[in-house]
Amino acid sequence: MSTAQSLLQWVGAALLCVAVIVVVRTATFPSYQTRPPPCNATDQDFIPATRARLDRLSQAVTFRTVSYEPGRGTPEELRKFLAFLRASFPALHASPLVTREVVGNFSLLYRVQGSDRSLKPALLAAHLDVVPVTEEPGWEAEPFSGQQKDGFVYGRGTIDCKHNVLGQLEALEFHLNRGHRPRRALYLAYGHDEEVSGHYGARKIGELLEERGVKPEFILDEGLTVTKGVVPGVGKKVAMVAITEKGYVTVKLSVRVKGGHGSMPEKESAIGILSQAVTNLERNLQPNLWGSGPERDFAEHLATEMSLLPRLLTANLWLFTPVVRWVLAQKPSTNALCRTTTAVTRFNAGIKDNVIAPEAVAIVNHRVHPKQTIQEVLEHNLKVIDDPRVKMEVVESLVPAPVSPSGPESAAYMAIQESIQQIYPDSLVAPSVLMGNTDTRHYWNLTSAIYRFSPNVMTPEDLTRFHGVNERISVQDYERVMNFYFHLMRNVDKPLVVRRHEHDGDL
Ligand SMILES: CCCCCCCC/C=C\CCCCCCCC(=O)N[C@@H](CC(N)=O)C(=O)O
Ligand SMILES: [Zn+2]
Ligand SMILES: [Zn+2]
Repeated sequence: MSTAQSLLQWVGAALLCVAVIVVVRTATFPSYQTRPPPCNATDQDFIPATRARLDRLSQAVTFRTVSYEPGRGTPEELRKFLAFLRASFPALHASPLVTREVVGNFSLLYRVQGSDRSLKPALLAAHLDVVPVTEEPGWEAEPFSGQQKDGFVYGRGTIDCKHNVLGQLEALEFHLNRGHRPRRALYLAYGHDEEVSGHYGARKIGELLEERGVKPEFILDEGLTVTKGVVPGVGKKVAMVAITEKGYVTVKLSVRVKGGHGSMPEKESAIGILSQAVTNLERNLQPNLWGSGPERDFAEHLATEMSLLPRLLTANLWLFTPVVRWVLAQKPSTNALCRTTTAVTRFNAGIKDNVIAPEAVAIVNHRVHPKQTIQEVLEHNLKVIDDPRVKMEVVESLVPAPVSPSGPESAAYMAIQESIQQIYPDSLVAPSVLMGNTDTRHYWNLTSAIYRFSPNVMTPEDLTRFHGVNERISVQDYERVMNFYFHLMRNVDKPLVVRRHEHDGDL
């Protein structure tokens, strides 16, 4: 036998081995999906989306509680919104069990007293402010009308996240009206400037709770949602519970040149030099790190539920990680899980048509992958810009959030998962990474169990409604939101026990 023939035989044998491993792993990959526990709720335990409840959500949208910049919001609208909330939930506000505090002038902190002091409190969070409405045309209803149309409530805040504020308050009001006396204390924390980083709202709430020595069992804030048709290869609904958040670093790039008369330009302008730098950043993205951080768990939790090809890839990440990386990088929503993203959000230069701009400035907003450091992000930028005329300064930064426990070893995570499955019995639940930030950044010192999840459904078509045009929620979803919080309040109103992994007892 020639050397070439024997080499060929070896290669063939190796390929066969790999194929066998791939097939065996695909067939035997463990399922992480648990069946929803039976829900003992009766008809009387259901909060229907009545006209009054829908109207309250609609009215909430009419308050233009817009945050523009840190410290620059809409105080009068916030004041009116706070008064509206107080008037809309009379049982809760009159209850001797509930205390209400206004923190940082406009943020709200409610505490519902629990009868069992041995139980650590739960904390549900959301925010009162919204992002501005851009000039973009295409709204099918006026953005601050709260108009109800074709089974939807339209307007800013309907999915980010007045639905969570109102949904939580409706659930608590319903609970108290039925004479419920909670065992576990419950906090509701509503910041008023989350959309601009929560420096005057959630930060103050976090400091206050820390001062008071409050150590919640868990915190649940807005976050990822139930998705339909968003996760590649999975047909069922997927509820994505974020167990961490990407970090961020915002950098300012600037170029200074000599100004002068537009009729006698130098070879290169500040605008041209900066444009090149920005183009270099967009053409040479930060490295694709998919699979090296907590986003890998997300895929592995869903592997057994995927159609054949994605299942085969996900069950064999030891071999196919590069393929999965390439596939996920193709769409903005999945690319966000792959890497530190690079968004050029501002570009300013020039003052007059015939004056050479002496300075050009760009702002670049990076969302940092959990496995990358801010230093590494900056080094990458400097390397690809490769031009000493471009000055780079860090405007603001935040490291990726600590990763909260998930799975059967975390009782709080399981209580959230069970509540999701009671409302969405046909859904899969998986831990994930939030690509944006929430007010929980100010709560890191309070507990290590921080989750981010909003209980409404998003389809691929809905993704651009978030901070975009035609933000809306369906009546059915809003009903699910209220009932999710109601179920969660019931499910956590007892000692939470860690369930040992099923196989542990086999030993
Ligand atoms: C495998 C597919 C993954 C795609 C999942 C898409 C699911 C979409 C669901 C919700 C979108 C969530 C977007 C995150 C927003 C976080 C909140 C936010 O906007 N925060 C601001 C302000 C701040 N606090 O810093 C932000 O700029 O991050
Ligand atoms: Zn939000
Ligand atoms: Zn937002």
